Amino acid sequence: MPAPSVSVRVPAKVNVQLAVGPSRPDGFHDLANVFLAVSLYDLVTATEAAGLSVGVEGPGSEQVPTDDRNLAVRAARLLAEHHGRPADVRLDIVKDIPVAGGMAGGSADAAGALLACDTLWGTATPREELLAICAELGSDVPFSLVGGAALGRGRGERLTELPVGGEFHWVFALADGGLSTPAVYRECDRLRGAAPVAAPEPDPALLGALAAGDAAALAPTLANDLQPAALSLRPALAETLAAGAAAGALAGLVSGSGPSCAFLVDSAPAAAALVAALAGSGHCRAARATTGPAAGATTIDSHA
Ligand SMILES: C[C@](O)(CO)[C@H](O)COP(=O)(O)OP(=O)(O)OC[C@H]1O[C@@H](n2ccc(N)nc2=O)[C@H](O)[C@@H]1O
Ligand SMILES: Nc1ncnc2c1ncn2[C@@H]1O[C@H](COP(=O)(O)OP(=O)(O)OP(=O)(O)O)[C@@H](O)[C@H]1O
Repeated sequence: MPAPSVSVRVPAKVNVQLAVGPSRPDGFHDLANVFLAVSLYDLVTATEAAGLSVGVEGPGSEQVPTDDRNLAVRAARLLAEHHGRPADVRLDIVKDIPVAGGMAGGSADAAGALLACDTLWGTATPREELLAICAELGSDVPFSLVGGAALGRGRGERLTELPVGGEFHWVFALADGGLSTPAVYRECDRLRGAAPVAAPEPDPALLGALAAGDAAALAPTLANDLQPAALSLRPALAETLAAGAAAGALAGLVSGSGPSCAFLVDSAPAAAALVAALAGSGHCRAARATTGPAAGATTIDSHA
């Protein structure tokens, strides 16, 4: 008999709007963060074992730590502590979400590990408690669990679900090498200098376009306050954005802290055409077509 195991699929995200407020005393920034989950997934499998270990495979996996710095390992430990039980589990992560790509890959693995361990261990943690553990692990982790579309307030961890009136088509240009999220926030502060920074607020036109499922209306409202910082640290991203625009995207922006770039298009054929154009442009490592909203962390296989 194989050991009991549970597999969970977890989506990447794009920040359709990322409004960044001033730096807080705790080093974080208050946000109006409009998250959309997209159909690019990591797979996290939790298998019964003595002790805690992790294996990671897929593109960029050599950059992912396999010790206690791994967010999925930290998630399993926190859940075990929460229930006063040993963190006995083998975690296997298959990455498709780019590492340090601004698409919440590590956060996805943390949310996936929480759900997989909770099912494997039979701990049946109430949703609110799981979300609190997610928030302790990182600002993006609650959204990775929930998926769909949501407005994140505070540092992005306080979520309100958002209505979405249809499926949006997105193409991602994936970059070689990552960008450090804290470094991008620091660069944002540096570029802003001493100028006063407005309190971050969601854009009503953007929320309306999401609710209507209207890509043409959504396109001009896409906004990312971290984009100037990501471009400052990685100037070549301007060429990637220009290549997507020239190849017919409705709009494009840097995804979160970058360096992945996200392009909105109006149909699946348009997405396929843009993938082909970007892949041959020399301005990205790879291009991927996705749709959103995608479901949050979902158990796809359970032999617990
Ligand atoms: C850029 C985004 O991906 C947009 O969704 C997130 O804001 C980043 O979320 P994350 O990767 O889960 O970030 P965390 O692990 O919580 O924080 C990493 C670091 O990013 C910076 N950080 C993060 C979130 C936030 N609201 N303000 C910040 O300044 C801080 O320097 C923090 O120490
Ligand atoms: N399971 C994991 N998967 C990926 N990276 C991890 C993981 N655990 C820890 N890390 C570390 O976290 C860093 C950031 O990786 P991640 O893929 O989460 O970035 P990101 O997608 O840019 O994050 P975000 O969009 O939430 O800011 C990596 O450089 C890696 O060292």
